[in-house]
Amino acid sequence: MTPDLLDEGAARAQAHRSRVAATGKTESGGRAAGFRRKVEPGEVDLAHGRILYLEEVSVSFDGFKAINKLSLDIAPGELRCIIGPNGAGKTTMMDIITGKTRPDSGTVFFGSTIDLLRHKEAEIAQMGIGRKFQKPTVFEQLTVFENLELALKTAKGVAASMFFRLDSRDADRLAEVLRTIHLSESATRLAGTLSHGQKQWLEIGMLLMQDPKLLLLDEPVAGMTDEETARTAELFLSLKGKHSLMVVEHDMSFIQAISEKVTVLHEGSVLAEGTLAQVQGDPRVIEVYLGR
Ligand SMILES: Nc1ncnc2c1ncn2[C@@H]1O[C@H](COP(=O)(O)OP(=O)(O)OP(=O)(O)O)[C@@H](O)[C@H]1O
Repeated sequence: MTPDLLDEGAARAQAHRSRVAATGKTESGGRAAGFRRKVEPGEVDLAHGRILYLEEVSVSFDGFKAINKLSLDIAPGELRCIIGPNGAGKTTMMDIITGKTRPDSGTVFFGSTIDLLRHKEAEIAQMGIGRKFQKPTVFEQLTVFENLELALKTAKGVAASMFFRLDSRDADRLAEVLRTIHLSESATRLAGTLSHGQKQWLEIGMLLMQDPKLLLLDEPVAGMTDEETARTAELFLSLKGKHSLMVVEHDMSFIQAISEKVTVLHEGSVLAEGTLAQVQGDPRVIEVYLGR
């Protein structure tokens, strides 16, 4: 881990907090990012300023509506936090985006042109939607470096991975990801010997090796120490802009550190949206969290 990188992340976190405190406003990750740019085949079309778009999505399990006419969109480069009480539908929403669960009705688009409901889970991952589950699933018997190398091979597909040799571009990328996840000095350590927080960062690094456009992260700081949580906040702020992130978390201090726009889910729909302060002051949100 390099001190300058930590300083840079800490400075960015501080600047972000001051900006939100001063203006009380959220900011998108740059809605103009893809405007009027020619879209290459396989590229996500960001012309409408949205990387992810859900409209009126519903799914029932045995007659119970886990997701109920859910509509929301994420801008390119945005870091969106999703909160909501247990059973609000957060995991089910991620399952729908990643193709694990098919909704009964509604629309789910990646960019303006890719209808995710027409694609299988593996295809969606290949398109650039990476998902991190709550529990880290790194290969404990491999080193940190080997875990990242394996993720790169996987990203290149089965055929290419059979003849895979790390070229200088790949090596540069791997070194950059190691720096980003604060594990440069632990590259030769077995992943099994890392702390819980470091394993979480390594898994995020493995996703980054696949260069995802959108990252879905489920309770990334659960079980982390305060210091690890603070570093994870810096990490996420450094990823914002280059990637779009959707973060489901219950830890409000972590959300406070990273969030601009927060979406509150309740009974499968959006209950409120805004800055953390705005949604925390919303009587409907207070009722849902405290009123029962
Ligand atoms: N496969 C399933 N079969 C039946 N019910 C399900 C299924 N998946 C989810 N549910 C139900 O749908 C509702 C939403 O669950 P979900 O896990 O999406 O909520 P959540 O917001 O992620 O909750 P938590 O914060 O506890 O993780 C819950 O009532 C859950 O029991």
